[in-house]
Amino acid sequence: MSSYRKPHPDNWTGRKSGNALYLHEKVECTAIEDTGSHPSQKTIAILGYACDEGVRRNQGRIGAAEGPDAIRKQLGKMPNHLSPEVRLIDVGSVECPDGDMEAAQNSLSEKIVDLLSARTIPIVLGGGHDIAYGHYNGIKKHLGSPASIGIINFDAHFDLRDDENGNNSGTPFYQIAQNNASEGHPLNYLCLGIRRDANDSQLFQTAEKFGVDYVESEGFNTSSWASIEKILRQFIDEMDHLYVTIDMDGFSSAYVPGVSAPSPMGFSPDIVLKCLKTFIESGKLISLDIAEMNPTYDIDSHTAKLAASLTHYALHSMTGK
Ligand SMILES: N=CN[C@@H](CCC(=O)O)C(=O)O
Ligand SMILES: [Mn+2]
Ligand SMILES: [Mn+2]
Repeated sequence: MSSYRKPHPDNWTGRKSGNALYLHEKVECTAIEDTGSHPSQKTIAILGYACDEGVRRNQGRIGAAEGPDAIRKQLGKMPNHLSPEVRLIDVGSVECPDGDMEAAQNSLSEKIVDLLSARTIPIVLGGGHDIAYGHYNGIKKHLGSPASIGIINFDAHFDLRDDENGNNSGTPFYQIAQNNASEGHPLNYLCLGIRRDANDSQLFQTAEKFGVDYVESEGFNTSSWASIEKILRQFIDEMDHLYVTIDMDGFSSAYVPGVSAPSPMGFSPDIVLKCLKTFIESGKLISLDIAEMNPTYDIDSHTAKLAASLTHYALHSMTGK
């Protein structure tokens, strides 16, 4: 069984301006069932996926269940540059109290359907990368078909492990590929930042088999922008909708110590921002998540702050600021 925790105002504190200069003063804590539909207003909905059961099953270091609140706490202190007519709502978190990750993923997918039906733009904060399976299923259910959904994953890892031994944080894109294949659809999957020293040859073969597009870590930097941009544009052109998932462990651990599987040779924030800008400007981004933030291993909140900065960037640029 999974559970749903309503949003908590204690996660949203900071300097007080009395004039909505900070995001904690802008955000509305709203239970998901009270979200309503405000078609005339752009609304960004923050939802948590407070689950690290997939990480535990994948032999990783737990702690990511505390990720969503750690990110909220940093985000709330940041300046608000949103237009007054844009809404920012916190709709609480899906939890996984008894290790039933599948129930948490189902619950996440239902909440994504609700949020997309209410015409909000969801930003989901994790939690292990099993977030991607629930998140994608919600988008797919909302749209009615996986045909036109492109998945973009910023990650050191493919997360294409087969699920013979069960589902976990390393299997989400394999599960999606299997489901899509059984319905006669391909896996439309672009992975940015893949590390050769973090994915075995079987994973590269699986990527080959499913026709996955990927950019390896060595070439995932701003100096290689011309060739990266070409890959991005080709992928964007072939898709109607983009689902972006950012696994924090893809960043170099110099930026991001607070993850289960740190990447000393990982990528830098500047290339991720450049790519994100391209995806957002395409007008096709339907939903976004940030995965694998683990406060247990964070240092001076660097990881939570970077995750919050990415969220800050996304929510402003998706609403025209
Ligand atoms: N979601 C993370 N998946 C990685 C974890 C790698 C590790 O624990 O070192 C994977 O299974 O490949
Ligand atoms: Mn991952
Ligand atoms: Mn990863």
